[in-house]
Amino acid sequence: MTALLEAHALGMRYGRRRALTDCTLNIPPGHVVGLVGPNGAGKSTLLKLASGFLSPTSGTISVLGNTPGSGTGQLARVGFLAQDAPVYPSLSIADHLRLGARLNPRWDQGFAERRIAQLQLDPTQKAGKLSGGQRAQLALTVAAGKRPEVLLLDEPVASLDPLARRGFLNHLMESVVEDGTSVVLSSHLISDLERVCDYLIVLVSSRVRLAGEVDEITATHHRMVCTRRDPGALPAGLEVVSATHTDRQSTFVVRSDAPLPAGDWAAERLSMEDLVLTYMEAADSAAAEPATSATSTGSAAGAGSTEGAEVAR
Ligand SMILES: Nc1ncnc2c1ncn2[C@@H]1O[C@H](COP(=O)(O)OP(=O)(O)OP(=O)(O)O)[C@@H](O)[C@H]1O
Repeated sequence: MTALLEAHALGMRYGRRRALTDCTLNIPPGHVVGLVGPNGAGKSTLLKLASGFLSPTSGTISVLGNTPGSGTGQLARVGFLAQDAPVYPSLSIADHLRLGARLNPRWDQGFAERRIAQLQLDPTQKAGKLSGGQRAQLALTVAAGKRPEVLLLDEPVASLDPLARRGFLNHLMESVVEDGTSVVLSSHLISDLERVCDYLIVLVSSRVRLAGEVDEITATHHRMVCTRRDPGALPAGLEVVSATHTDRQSTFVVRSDAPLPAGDWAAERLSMEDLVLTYMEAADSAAAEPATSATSTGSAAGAGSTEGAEVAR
């Protein structure tokens, strides 16, 4: 089965600045992939590499088995919506749809017109006179009207009001179900991603910290609360992602492929938001104090420790 997106040791530098480092991914097709991470983590860079807007400075990337941007066939299969929702200010909405029809072999004019009508936008209005959210809706309509096999969306809902956001995500899910479209979307709104994504990538400081199917990720991560102890005192086979301590109590987020063994701790699953924040904080602490000694079995997040909070390698 051809992967939706495959990357091997993918790297991207802008001059001396690293935007992506040693990124290896293999995402099966048919997924809705949530791409999360703090500002500057490398999310837009990954999406631009996947769409062919940028070429990597090291490593390889393929989308649906082909090099991104390699020929008109590949361009037609991949729809990309950049973060700033680019539109042509002097062209009308109808002009944008005409342009979409000219440039895209699988263009769906009926879909695009219906969507513009649903949004109650006037087709004769110039794009430069639209609000930020309306511009984003127009850019989304053009990207989706291509009827691509993969939609790459860089923070598509950031400028939409809550109702429009819900409408957009519902529409996205419909095209996933009806047309089998795969989607990769970046967002800082984890609750939105939680509703629609079945695959998650957490990027922090240019590196992939966590990637996998949401069901598998949520089944294998646990928060354990117990009397104060070192991570090294936990059962073997648990990968400690983060550890925080009070005088009497320790709280660990651990990853374990096997069911958690019974013991003198309380354990619970984490929400997607808790998981993402744990990996982001862990990577942050590791970056802040890279030289401190590691304390336990392993972590995708790196090594380091802060007072009251540790991250294990
Ligand atoms: N054109 C560019 N020239 C130089 N550096 C760049 C350029 N584009 C991005 N960067 C740098 O690359 C890194 C990754 O940026 P990127 O835009 O991919 O992050 P992001 O995760 O999408 O951030 P945000 O959530 O703020 O949109 C950042 O350090 C950024 O400053």
